[in-house]
Amino acid sequence: MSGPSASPWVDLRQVTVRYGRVQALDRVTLRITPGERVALVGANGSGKSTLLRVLNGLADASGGFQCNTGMRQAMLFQRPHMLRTSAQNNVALALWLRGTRWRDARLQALTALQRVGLQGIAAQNARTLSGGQQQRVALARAWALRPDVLLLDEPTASLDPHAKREVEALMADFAASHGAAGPAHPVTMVFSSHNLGQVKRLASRVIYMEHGRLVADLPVHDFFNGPLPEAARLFVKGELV
Ligand SMILES: Nc1ncnc2c1ncn2[C@@H]1O[C@H](COP(=O)(O)OP(=O)(O)OP(=O)(O)O)[C@@H](O)[C@H]1O
Repeated sequence: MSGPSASPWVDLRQVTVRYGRVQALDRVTLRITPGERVALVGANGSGKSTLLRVLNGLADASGGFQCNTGMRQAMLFQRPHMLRTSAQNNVALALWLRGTRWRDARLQALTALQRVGLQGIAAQNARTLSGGQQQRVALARAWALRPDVLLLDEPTASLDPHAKREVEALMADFAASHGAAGPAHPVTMVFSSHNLGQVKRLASRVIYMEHGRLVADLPVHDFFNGPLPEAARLFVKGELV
């Protein structure tokens, strides 16, 4: 794990995002260092997805934004987008788009599918797979790209308990691996979740958001055991019942 002095992957200063009259992010200041596993929690509409989109460069934001552009990123969504072709081709296409020759891309895709335990269904049309399997294909697709940073927006929210556990185990495995930069550079993971058990199991740091603001930002142990701002305390109590 990197110490606090490590140079950040990303450094946001007073970042604001507006959608018309809605202020989805409100002057967010945040620094994430390589190897951190950051969970974003908060009620619906608190700004978690918007923050992930800012981190992934997908949202128009004002304010200061510095990012180590040498670090590769991949993003997963609650419902992965699968093309109407085999699971193997879905993974291979991502590699091909990054410049890998098609033949090599197909081979690397198979290795990535093995990693998520889906080599047996590599030839199956990805759209016919279960939600849990599709999310595993999406993880394989991300894995194949060897990202240094993995961003996940409620990746297990629409899955049954069994599929949830499988995807969560793969997320833990992913977080314990390293990116293209080598073993000294563990993967940085930022994910949003309404599942506080999952947050406890996977995160090293927890950020509680409300109305587009970061209300609490603490190491995971302190978040669940120490005093919290009242809004965050009530949220945790409510989510745990
Ligand atoms: N494309 C958009 N156009 C207009 N408003 C948006 C858009 N995306 C998000 N918002 C608004 O911005 C605010 C933050 O939304 P965001 O999706 O980031 O919250 P969230 O914490 O991820 O919610 P959830 O837990 O429901 O996924 C909400 O008020 C939402 O309605």
